[in-house]
Amino acid sequence: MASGDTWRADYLVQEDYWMAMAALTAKRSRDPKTQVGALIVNQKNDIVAIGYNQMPKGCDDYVMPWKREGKDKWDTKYPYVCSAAAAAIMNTNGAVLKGCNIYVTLFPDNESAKLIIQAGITKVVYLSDQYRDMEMMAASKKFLEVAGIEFRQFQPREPTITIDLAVNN
Ligand SMILES: O=c1[nH]c(=O)n([C@H]2C[C@H](O)[C@@H](COP(=O)(O)O)O2)cc1CO
Repeated sequence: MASGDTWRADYLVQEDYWMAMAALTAKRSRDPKTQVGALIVNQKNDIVAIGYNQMPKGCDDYVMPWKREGKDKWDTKYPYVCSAAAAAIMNTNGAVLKGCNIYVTLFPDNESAKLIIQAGITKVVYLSDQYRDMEMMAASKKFLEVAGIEFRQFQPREPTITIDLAVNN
């Protein structure tokens, strides 16, 4: 076979593509510290939802606090921000999430894990686990285990492809 007739080997494999899409989506976030992206695929490998950490729709991001610390917790971003997983789960255009997989650039916290479980998502693939030492992450892992949800850290295909998955964390 002439070399031009064969398919190229260095194409972006499916899982690398999904995580790269999640990482790209993270770049939409206005969070000054940590941008997170999430992408949900169904059992047919169709992308059904994407999301990034953002203030709830219709709330003016510019007037909401994006601070990590303030005079009290209500003066920070934490009570208001929607996690990337939450944004994706609420952004399905009616797709059914039961049996879907979610690709997230940061391991989901306990609040995100609740939604993942309730949505019927069955697998979580995450890129970074940078907050692994926080109690809420232990709670989240426990939750996912009890609910029988598979979770694992993303491994890009080696060695042919390197994708710039750097997120601004
Ligand atoms: O699972 C998550 N998903 C998610 O979208 N986030 C968002 C909420 C905040 O906007 C940001 C975390 O901010 P910080 O790194 O400054 O604590 O990431 C945070 C977590 C916690 O892991």
